[in-house]
Amino acid sequence: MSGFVSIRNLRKFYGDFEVLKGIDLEIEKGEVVCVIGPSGSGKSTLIRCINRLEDFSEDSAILVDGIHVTPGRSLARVRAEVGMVFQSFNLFPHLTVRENVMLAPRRVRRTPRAAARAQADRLLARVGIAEQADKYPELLSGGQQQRVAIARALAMEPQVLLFDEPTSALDPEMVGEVLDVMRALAGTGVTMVIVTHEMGFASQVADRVIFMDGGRVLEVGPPDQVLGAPQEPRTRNFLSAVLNH
Ligand SMILES: Nc1ncnc2c1ncn2[C@@H]1O[C@H](COP(=O)(O)OP(=O)(O)OP(=O)(O)O)[C@@H](O)[C@H]1O
Repeated sequence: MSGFVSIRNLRKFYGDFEVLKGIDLEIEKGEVVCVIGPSGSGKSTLIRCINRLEDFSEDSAILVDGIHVTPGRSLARVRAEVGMVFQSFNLFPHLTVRENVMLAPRRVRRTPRAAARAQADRLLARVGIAEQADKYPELLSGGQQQRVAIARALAMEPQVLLFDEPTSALDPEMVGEVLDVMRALAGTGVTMVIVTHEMGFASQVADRVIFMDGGRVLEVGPPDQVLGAPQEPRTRNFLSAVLNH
């Protein structure tokens, strides 16, 4: 059976270096999947392929909601359904917080200004920063900026949200507030694929955890299986290294 996000024989090269070595993965609608693994294992590259921020081999296929993620017209349809949150927030510095959230609905959807503004304010309230709406991003803390980035992604009402190490650039005291917002999103129907080093979060929130190593998926299953009783020696080594860190 094919999932809402269907990844088939995903291969990618940087020059001669094969960074993804044939990944097969089916992700169900509304599922929360956490991707873990050592640095350089290909986690970010995998999720960046899902909305084709990265090209991949011609013999590979990714489908989102039945739409092939290929260059051309279908890519715009896919990108309208897939939101992304980056490690480094990537907010537009010359726009206020509210304008950041309004931008895509205004430009892509042609949402009338008043409606886009009302939606932005609703989303900013949902991520707990309604009072920051008129500020510019540089005046916000990292945790607040990342919550704006999540609100901005939600403004397009995505079916799928990709998170690329969303808390890795944050000071430790701000990690919790961002994870809380993500925790509240899980189970609301949006499909979430999260590259993370936060094992506690993954074990609480993920429906499935994927362990990647060397461009392959070595282990996949519910958190109590992959994190609690890993089968592969490399998964065990990785977990003991990060948990004893
Ligand atoms: N643009 C690029 N050109 C060449 N090699 C790249 C490029 N981007 C990534 N790589 C290499 O591909 C491999 C996988 O990178 P990727 O960022 O997907 O790993 P990752 O598992 O997300 O690692 P991390 O946890 O450190 O972010 C790494 O060896 C990296 O050096």
